[in-house]
Amino acid sequence: MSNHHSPVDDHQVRISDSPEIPPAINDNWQARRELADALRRLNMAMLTADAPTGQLRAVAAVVHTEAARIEANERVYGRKALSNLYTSRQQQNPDLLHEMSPASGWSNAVAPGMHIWREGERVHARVTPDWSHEGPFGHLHGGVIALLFDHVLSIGQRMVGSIGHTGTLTIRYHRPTPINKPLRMVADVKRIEGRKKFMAAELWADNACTASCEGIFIASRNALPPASPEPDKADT
Ligand SMILES: CCCCCCCCCC(=O)SCCNC(=O)CCNC(=O)[C@H](O)C(C)(C)COP(=O)(O)OP(=O)(O)OC[C@H]1O[C@@H](n2cnc3c(N)ncnc32)[C@H](O)[C@@H]1OP(=O)(O)O
Repeated sequence: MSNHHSPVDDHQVRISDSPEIPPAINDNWQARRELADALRRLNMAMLTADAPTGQLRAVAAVVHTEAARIEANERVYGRKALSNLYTSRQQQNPDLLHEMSPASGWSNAVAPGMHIWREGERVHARVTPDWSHEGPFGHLHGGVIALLFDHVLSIGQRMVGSIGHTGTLTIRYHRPTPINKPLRMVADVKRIEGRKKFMAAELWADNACTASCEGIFIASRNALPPASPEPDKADT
């Protein structure tokens, strides 16, 4: 699997085998997770507090000042460049997708912070969207649901090889999905035809399936066929 070079083919992506979020790879990434948590808190406070205008402007000024401090460091844009930087420094590479993804990244403040893990032939996910993800009053935005499905299915592909591009997602929204409570997802591979993986997933709140999804993912022409039933262990 080491000679995969397609744009979305990343042999470093692993599927956790634990429902618990793994610790950050080092203290620097732990600090990024802490900053992402602080930013999520700030966003939630801003969206939900009946705050005076002057207070909001004062906080904005402070945040801009603090952002400038971090911006003054060397900038590295994107997972690929960051991965190359770690390699050039001979440092251990964190599982960057799980830190930086807009769906699951624990170090990405815009991500709802989903955790995905494998049990047998299925992947499971846990996520608690909040008021910042509201679509219909008090419920989850359908586009965020599509994001969650796309991501859990994308990662689920690693059970049977490499990650291909999303070709088609078909989502059925059965009922409104609540926010501010833990949601569960489950996904599996239905069949593989050539470069196409046919996947399916469900989103659950309490005991109700609120949405289900079918996805077709297209492997790169250069991708090797699955080398092992457990590629996440075989090539990392
Ligand atoms: C490092 C990993 C990190 C991953 C992070 C998470 C990623 C999350 C997933 C994504 O968000 S990916 C981004 C969203 N998707 C895209 O931007 C894909 C844009 N579309 C494309 O790049 C191409 O259209 C695509 C790669 C999907 C297909 O192009 P190809 O030139 O490889 O396909 P080709 O035309 O050779 O068709 C191959 C087969 O797939 C079928 N096919 C092609 N496009 C399809 C499509 N869109 N949906 C369903 N089937 C499709 C096509 O009919 C054919 O079937 P048959 O083999 O049976 O003839």
